[in-house]
Order: sequence, then structure tokens, then C-alpha cells
Amino acid sequence: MSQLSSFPDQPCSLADYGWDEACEHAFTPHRAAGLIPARIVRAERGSCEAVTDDGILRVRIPATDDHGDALPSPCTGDWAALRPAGTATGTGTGTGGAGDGPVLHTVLERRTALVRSTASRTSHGQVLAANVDTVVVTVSLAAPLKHDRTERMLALAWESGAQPVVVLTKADQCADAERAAAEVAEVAPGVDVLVTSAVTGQGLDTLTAFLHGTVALLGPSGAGKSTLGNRLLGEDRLATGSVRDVDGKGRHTTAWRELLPLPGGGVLLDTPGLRAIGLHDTQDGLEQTFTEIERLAQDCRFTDCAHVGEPGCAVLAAVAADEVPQRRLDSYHRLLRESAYAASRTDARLRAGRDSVKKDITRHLRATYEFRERQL
Ligand SMILES: Nc1nc2c(ncn2[C@@H]2O[C@H](COP(=O)(O)OP(=O)(O)OP(=O)(O)O)[C@@H](O)[C@H]2O)c(=O)[nH]1
Ligand SMILES: [Zn+2]
Repeated sequence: MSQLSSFPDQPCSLADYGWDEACEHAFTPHRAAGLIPARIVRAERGSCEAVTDDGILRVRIPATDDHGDALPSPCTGDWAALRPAGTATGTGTGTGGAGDGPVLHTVLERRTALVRSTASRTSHGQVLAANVDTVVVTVSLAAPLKHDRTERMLALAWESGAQPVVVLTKADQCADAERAAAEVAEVAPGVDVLVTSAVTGQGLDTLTAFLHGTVALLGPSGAGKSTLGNRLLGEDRLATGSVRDVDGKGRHTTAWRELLPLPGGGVLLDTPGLRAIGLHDTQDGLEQTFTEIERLAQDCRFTDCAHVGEPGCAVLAAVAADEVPQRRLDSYHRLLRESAYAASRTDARLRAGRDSVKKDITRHLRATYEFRERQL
């Protein structure tokens, strides 16, 4: 197996990991400053691994940046500017000893971020994955459908800023997959629902066509994420079933990466934290997950209607008329409560972080358009 320092089997182009013209444009000032672009493929305390045009390198994370300010912790999927080996300067890099490797200079603005709330009372939320474009919400057809769980994953996906797609797995184990797909589509407005089987290959070409950019797989244990990931990768890179222990440590033994280029373009992101993600403050994500309820709520008599018994409630009227299932409203209320609880433990810093993700998206889009305009 490969050593961490050299990966002859790894593609060494940043383009394989999603680097595009918009990234290049955003990187212009860093390039001028002699920094090199990289994407974090695995983050640890104090150091990380990043892919560059020179291959995958171990990168040291200094305690502070050149101005003495704390550096944000990089996470898998982040784009970063590295100071090449032997050129380290500044207060944060004076700890010595690692003059032979590149040093993290800064983490670039995140377009999207998958965040989980931490268990501690002083929760800041933890960014598990950055710059994910497509979240694949996996739902097994070999077990009874649990719509609440699907709705929870969709809320997380929407909240991140990425585009969700629901992938029903193990269609070979289900007598009527199309009916199941129609049922799931009801709880996933605005989201495509695809039927797949890793055993028969059903739906895999369609799925490949749907995926773009950086792709993360969300779903409960046993839903078939690793099996699906391996089919998309075209080789067995992810440990499936009982081979892997719960937190993914089973994979540390080999040259374990959390970002893997897909043969048809795009990048698969698979980080152990995503496998145990809980619901974070996902107010906006819930609004997108339950769009039909949000739409109905505009016709409630009271603008702050909670849809629990108020007169003139359009949502309850729709439930009474069987236009919205009671289960769906119950799920909406439960996830909102869960989200509000998470939010109440969350300090202003996290909120600022979330807002900055949105600003980053706007900024990124603006940069893209400016770039395109300059190409015309
Ligand atoms: N019949 C059938 N079995 C499948 C399919 N996809 C996955 N499986 C089986 O389902 C089990 C779980 O699959 P995994 O890919 O390990 O599931 P996972 O979502 O990665 O699970 P965790 O790693 O625990 O999160 C394995 O025994 C797979 O062989 C499929 O399309 N059809
Ligand atoms: Zn109402």
C-alpha cells in the first residue's frame, strides 16, 4: 500500500478535484503572492493532507496566520492557499521543525458547508465538509421507508447550500420500487428521486448524469452508501458493511482519502463524521424541505401562526382536507423543535459563520459572473 508521502496511483491534477476557472479567478491575488492552491483531502489536528498540482502533500497548520490571528480549522473539501516549502515567513510559522513541507496560509471562502451541532453545551457547530455541490440522500428500499429521517437529511442538505438528490438503493430488494419512489417524492418537493441497485446496476447511469461537482453521501448505516460510492468510483475504495467500524477508523490503515475523483468528472467526498450527523440549526433547510407547508402558511390568518390550533390556519385546513398528511405536519413540528433547541445552544459566532457561508455563495457567484463577463 502507498505511504502517505507518495501516491503514485493518485491523479495529481487539481482539476481532478474540482479546480475550475472560477477557483483560478478567486485565487489570483494568492497566486501573485507566490502561494499555491490546494484542496484539503483529510484534516487532522495540527496538520492536514492536501492535493496540489504536485500530488498529495502533508501540510502543517500553524497556530496563527501571518498577522497573528487564529487560523480557521480546515476541513475536508476546503480550498486552501499554501506557502510552498522553504518560503515560510511570519509569526505563525516560526515554530520551526517543518521547513521541508508546505504550510497552510489560509482557507478560502466556503461556498457551502455541512455542519453538525456538537454535543457540548458551548456548541459552535462543527463543519464536517466544505464546498459540497450535491448531497446524495440515500434511502434503502430493503427496509420500511422512514420519511421523517429522509426529511431530516434533506433539511441538512438544503441548509448546507448544496443541491440534494434522493437515491433509493437496493431496488432489487423491493417489489414495487416505482411506487416507493412516488411516495418518497411526496416528502421531497423540489428534489429528484432516483431508483438504483448496486446489484443489478439499475439507475447508476442516470445517477452519474445527475451528479456534479463535489458529491457527498448522506444516509443511515447500512443504506448502501459505500457500495454506491464504489460503483460510482468504478473500484472498491470504500469499505462496505461490517468491514468498517463505526467511525471509519478501519480505513486509516491504507492511504485513506476523504476526497476521491470520480471517473466521469466530479469528486466523491466521504468523511466519517457525515455518517453520524445530527440535526443542527436548520431553520432555512426545513423551509425548503417542507415547501408546501411554508406556502400554505402564507394564507394563515395570523402571520406568526404555529399551525397547532389557531383559527384560520390554512395548514390545518389542508391537513383536514387530506391535502397534507398529518404525519408530514407532525414531522415538520418535531424537526422545527429539534432545530430550535440546537439553535438555542448555538452562540452568535456560529450564526455569523452560517451567514458568511451565504455571503460566500453570493460572492462566489459574483466572482464567477465577473469572470465570465471578462471572457466575453
Ligand atoms: N441487495 C442489495 N444489497 C445492497 C445494495 N447496496 C448495498 N447492499 C448491501 O447493504 C449492506 C450495507 O451496505 P454499505 O454500502 O456498507 O452501507 P453504508 O450505507 O455504507 O453503511 P455504513 O458504512 O454503516 O454507513 C451491504 O451488505 C451491501 O452489500 C444493493 O443495491 N442491493
Ligand atoms: Zn397556520
